[in-house]
Amino acid sequence: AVEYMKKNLTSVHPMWLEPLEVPGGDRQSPIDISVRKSVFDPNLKPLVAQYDPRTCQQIWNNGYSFLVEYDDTTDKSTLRGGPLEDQFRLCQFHFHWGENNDWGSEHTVDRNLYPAELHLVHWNADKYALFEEAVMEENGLAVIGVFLKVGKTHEGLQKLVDALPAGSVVEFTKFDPSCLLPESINEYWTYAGSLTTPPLTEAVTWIIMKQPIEVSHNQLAVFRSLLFTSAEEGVQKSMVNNFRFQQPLKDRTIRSSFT
Ligand SMILES: Cc1cc(C)cc(S(N)(=O)=O)c1
Ligand SMILES: [Zn+2]
Repeated sequence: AVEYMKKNLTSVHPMWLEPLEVPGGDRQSPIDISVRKSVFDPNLKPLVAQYDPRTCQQIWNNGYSFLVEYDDTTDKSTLRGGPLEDQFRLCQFHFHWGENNDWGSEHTVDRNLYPAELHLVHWNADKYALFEEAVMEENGLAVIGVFLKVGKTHEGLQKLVDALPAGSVVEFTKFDPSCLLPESINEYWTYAGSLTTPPLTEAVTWIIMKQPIEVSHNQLAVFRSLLFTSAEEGVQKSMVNNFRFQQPLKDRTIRSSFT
């Protein structure tokens, strides 16, 4: 089946051309997480995510995903612990998905694809004053990746689904993103990587949750009803396959917080 998907995937054109040069190039994301190649690190601490729903501000379509943005001018919604030395502030979350349930995630686990992947983006507020600074620094960002699989309806996600399609900026408040985390947030893989969309800067400590969350087929179908281009710009293309192809691991080690 994977061969079938790979063949099929070659017919899927990424929504932006892979630049010939990427910054650095030896720690690009996403990657395949080979479970047997990952190394258990007993020194990894528990992850502490403390999110205040009052910092949720708006939802909008940035052309290749929809982002839910948070007020990151204070330390109200933070992430620390796990592989992180500093305290990071939540600034936004978004998703990547496919045109069907066979693919859509950016990371894979032993080459297994999920239909979608959530990214919760945080920046290092101990070291930098603004996200825009942190995004250029190698310890600047921490992104939690959560796989989505098709199953029962996700009650928490429904509030977000009902707010779509967010054309331009739509007010969206009091959403607690911890409802999108799996029960066991202390079973994760972590590695040094990059943004998976331009500017592809190698600033990200990735924390990929082992346990996926379940969402319904219909909830994913709403993601696929979104549009890449806003209607007035001519042809309407449905927003699907907004994921980057896997990048070489090079000489990186993937650590796991669990055996
Ligand atoms: C649009 C976007 C912005 C940011 C900061 C990070 C990402 S990703 N996919 O690397 O998590 C995407
Ligand atoms: Zn992303």
